[in-house]
Amino acid sequence: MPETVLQLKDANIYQADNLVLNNVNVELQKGDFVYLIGKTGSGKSSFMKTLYGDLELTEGEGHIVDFNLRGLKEKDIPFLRRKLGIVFQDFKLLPDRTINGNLEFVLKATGWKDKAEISERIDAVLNKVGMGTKGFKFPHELSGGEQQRVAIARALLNEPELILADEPTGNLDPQTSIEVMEVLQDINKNGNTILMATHDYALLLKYPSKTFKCDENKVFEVVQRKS
Ligand SMILES: Nc1ncnc2c1ncn2[C@@H]1O[C@H](COP(=O)(O)OP(=O)(O)OP(=O)(O)O)[C@@H](O)[C@H]1O
Repeated sequence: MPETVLQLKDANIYQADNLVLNNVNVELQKGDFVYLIGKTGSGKSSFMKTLYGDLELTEGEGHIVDFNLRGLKEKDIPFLRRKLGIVFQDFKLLPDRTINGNLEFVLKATGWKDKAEISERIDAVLNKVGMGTKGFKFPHELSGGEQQRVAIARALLNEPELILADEPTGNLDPQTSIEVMEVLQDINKNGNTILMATHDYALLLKYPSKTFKCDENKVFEVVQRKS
């Protein structure tokens, strides 16, 4: 039976007093790979921020994993984020520690204590993104594509029910974007659910999947024509 991991119903998304997206109806099922596209300023980031509790949902309904976005309390946000894996355009790795150190930091912050289990989990996620031999490096010693793979590994640490990727290839050249996209496709094939905001239409053509578009304050599904 399909399992709903995200459902927005008649949701209105605001930035300050500005209505950015009006009457949003979107649903994602476990195992989906869904794109969110739209021009700069069309509201993709606002949409994503609402999903991880950075923007409050004040109108309409919103359920993500097993959290109700309406009335989400400040104290619930860390628990929501533990069920999500979030990947940003600018990687957001801590510059002062190695890749292993970055991943260990997240695990310890989310309650992991056993050294052997921590080390095993770090190896497992780095291997999933093809970075198994790079754990001793510092972020600045890696290319942009490698840093983004590490960021994806970090998102996988706590076996998230949904991965939110906001322009994950936005800082990468076309070839590296494809390499990172291959990693996202692989982890989706292994059962991870992914929502990816992007304005890279070349990726959509190469890896077609269900697509929602933000335009003129609306979000609607677009159907790609087969050429
Ligand atoms: N903190 C803020 N306060 C007020 N308005 C904001 C804020 N952040 C974004 N906006 C406005 O909300 C609208 C949507 O912005 P948003 O960042 O969601 O778009 P986007 O589609 O993600 O664009 P980009 O691709 O450039 O990141 C824009 O008009 C933007 O100016």
